[in-house]
Amino acid sequence: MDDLKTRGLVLLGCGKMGSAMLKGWLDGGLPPASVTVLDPHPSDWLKSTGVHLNADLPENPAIVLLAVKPQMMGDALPALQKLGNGSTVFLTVAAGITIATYEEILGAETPIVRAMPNTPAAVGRGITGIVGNAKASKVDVDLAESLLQAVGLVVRLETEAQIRPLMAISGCGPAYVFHLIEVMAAAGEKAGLPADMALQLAKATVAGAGHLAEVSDESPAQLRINVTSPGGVTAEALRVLMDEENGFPVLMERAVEAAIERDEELANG
Ligand SMILES: NC(=O)C1=CN([C@@H]2O[C@H](COP(=O)(O)OP(=O)(O)OC[C@H]3O[C@@H](n4cnc5c(N)ncnc54)[C@H](OP(=O)(O)O)[C@@H]3O)[C@@H](O)[C@H]2O)C=CC1
Ligand SMILES: O=C(O)[C@@H]1CCC=N1
Repeated sequence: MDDLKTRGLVLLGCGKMGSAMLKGWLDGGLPPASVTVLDPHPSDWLKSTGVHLNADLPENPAIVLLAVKPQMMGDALPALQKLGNGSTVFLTVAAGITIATYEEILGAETPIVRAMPNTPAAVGRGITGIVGNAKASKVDVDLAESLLQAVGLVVRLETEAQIRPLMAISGCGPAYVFHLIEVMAAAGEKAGLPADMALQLAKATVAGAGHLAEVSDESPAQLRINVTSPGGVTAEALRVLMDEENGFPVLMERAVEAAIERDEELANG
């Protein structure tokens, strides 16, 4: 991390994901003076951080983090080509774009780490999958890992192909959970609760159940059974949600398949 402070970090694209991670690192003590951000429309928050904004690039940054949309990568990357084939590690969080594509643009000698984080990184509770290319040394991948560990957990993938299903679960997953909160609150309101109370109940229930699932020795299946009193009310709700034709399992499988299909499209340009 000292190397990072001295040589600097360049962040290309500071939208939802880039700012979630940057916030975690600045909160964790990374000096703003070590960070250069390139983004055409910097937010007020970004302007307030004290990082170098749309300034000249450092000579030999330790890390360049690529956090623009996959569709923008072709336009954005050439500005960084001069840092390719050197000791700068390119860490990318973009969905779809393969390591081979980065190697084509930046040079085959460029150390590249492909990562798939998620937005709970903004509160230090993210989870990120990472995989390096042949040029990424153990030190390079360790550096990327320690940077990402500052905003949550990190899992190392065995193959690049694993990043696609990981993306569809943990990368997109926060959106599935936020939607669950939305629909639980809406159903509570429809059933007679005031809207703000229904939302409070839904948020606290998802957060509490998530925490319990994480810290408990019991499996999620057992924790579900613990709620389901025989002949009680949860059993009736679960009969609907666990329906083999229309319930959560089928819906989740279809949602994950749809995310994977879109990732394939993005990969093929
Ligand atoms: N959001 C998420 O939960 C996750 C996102 N990702 C990945 O993170 C990446 C960013 O996604 P997300 O943060 O949601 O998208 P956003 O659109 O919020 O962020 C992208 C940022 O890049 C800026 N930008 C556009 N063109 C350039 C350029 N040429 N140079 C520098 N910056 C530019 C955009 O500015 P402007 O808006 O003004 O165009 C915007 O601020 C994507 O590749 C996505 O696949 C990965 C995991 C999770
Ligand atoms: O929706 C997207 O494309 C990005 C990648 C994973 C989560 N958000």
